[in-house]
Amino acid sequence: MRIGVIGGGAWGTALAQVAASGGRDVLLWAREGEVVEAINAGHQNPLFLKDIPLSPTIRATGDLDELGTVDAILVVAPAQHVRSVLAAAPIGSTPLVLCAKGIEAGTRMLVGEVAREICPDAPIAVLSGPTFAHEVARGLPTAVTLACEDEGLRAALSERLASPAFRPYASSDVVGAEIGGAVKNVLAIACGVVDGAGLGQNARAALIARGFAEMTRFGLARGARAETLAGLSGLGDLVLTCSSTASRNFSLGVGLGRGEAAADLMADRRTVAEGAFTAPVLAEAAREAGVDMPVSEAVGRLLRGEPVGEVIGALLARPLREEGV
Ligand SMILES: NC(=O)C1=CN([C@@H]2O[C@H](COP(=O)(O)OP(=O)(O)OC[C@H]3O[C@@H](n4cnc5c(N)ncnc54)[C@H](O)[C@@H]3O)[C@@H](O)[C@H]2O)C=CC1
Ligand SMILES: O=C(CO)COP(=O)(O)O
Repeated sequence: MRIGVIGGGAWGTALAQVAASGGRDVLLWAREGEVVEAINAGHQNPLFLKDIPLSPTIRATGDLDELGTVDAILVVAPAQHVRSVLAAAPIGSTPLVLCAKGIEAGTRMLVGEVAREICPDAPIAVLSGPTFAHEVARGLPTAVTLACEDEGLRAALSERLASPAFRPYASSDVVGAEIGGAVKNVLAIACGVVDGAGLGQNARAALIARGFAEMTRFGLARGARAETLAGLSGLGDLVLTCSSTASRNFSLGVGLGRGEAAADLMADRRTVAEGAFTAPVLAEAAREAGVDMPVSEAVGRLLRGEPVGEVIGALLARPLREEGV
């Protein structure tokens, strides 16, 4: 199975490295000419994944049409750009493995729904989990959820991507795998706020637990299975990104918690903090589904520029309630 990758950011590059293990050929499409050149000439991606030597069997291209020859494509563009890159690529019936974590603004569609609309003949899988790109690219042990309704394709993709350091766990719950990854980014911003505002570790643990409850409420309302949300792509990724400044979402939250303006924190960023785009659309989708998501709502208010003290005060002043989902 010859693998193509759409997206030469940190995660696309790390996944190309995974797919190239054992010296297999991989074709990576990158939007930036300098990334294409650096990968082909020097086997590195200094823009998005500095100081990590890449496999020489990864070849980069700036021409999406070249992906017409591969057997499966890992789609690793940011969620808000998946629609435009898929529309421009020769997908046909080539299987797509969706690796972006987010919900499309405007349509409120999960990335899988976008892919089905643009590429109706392409089988869909989702790869998601606790996966800092720089660790994966260095070959450190990592486990992911690989979700696909077609059992045969799921097994073939798992086998193709697996190595002792990269363990896909199979699932048929595509929606569940997507929702975990999209919602955890918003909750990671919230945990960063706790850190930046100096609210302590009890508060962070409380946010992870109550955040997981709201992820579960939303997921169940959208047809996800509870065990998927409690697995690698939900709780696993939530724990990772709510605990480390290596998370771009967590780091954005730290700035917000210190009282810095969202616009300043987002200006001139080359890398993506998906939660900032997901938070407003998640709040809309939750209201539409009749699901209460107070932590995600609070993140949306902070991103709109409301003062951090007021937003935290309002969250803590909510009526007491029963625990549970
Ligand atoms: N970095 C990580 O550790 C992980 C990232 N992800 C997810 O992977 C997805 C991609 O993130 P990264 O690779 O980290 O990106 P990145 O932050 O390293 O780089 C930004 C990416 O956005 C692309 N981009 C910017 N404007 C674009 C446009 N108009 N059209 C198409 N592409 C555009 C750039 O070419 C580049 O590939 C995101 O959904 C992210 O949540 C998932 C797991 C781990
Ligand atoms: O999704 C990720 C790890 O699983 C990366 O997290 P950030 O996008 O917050 O850096």
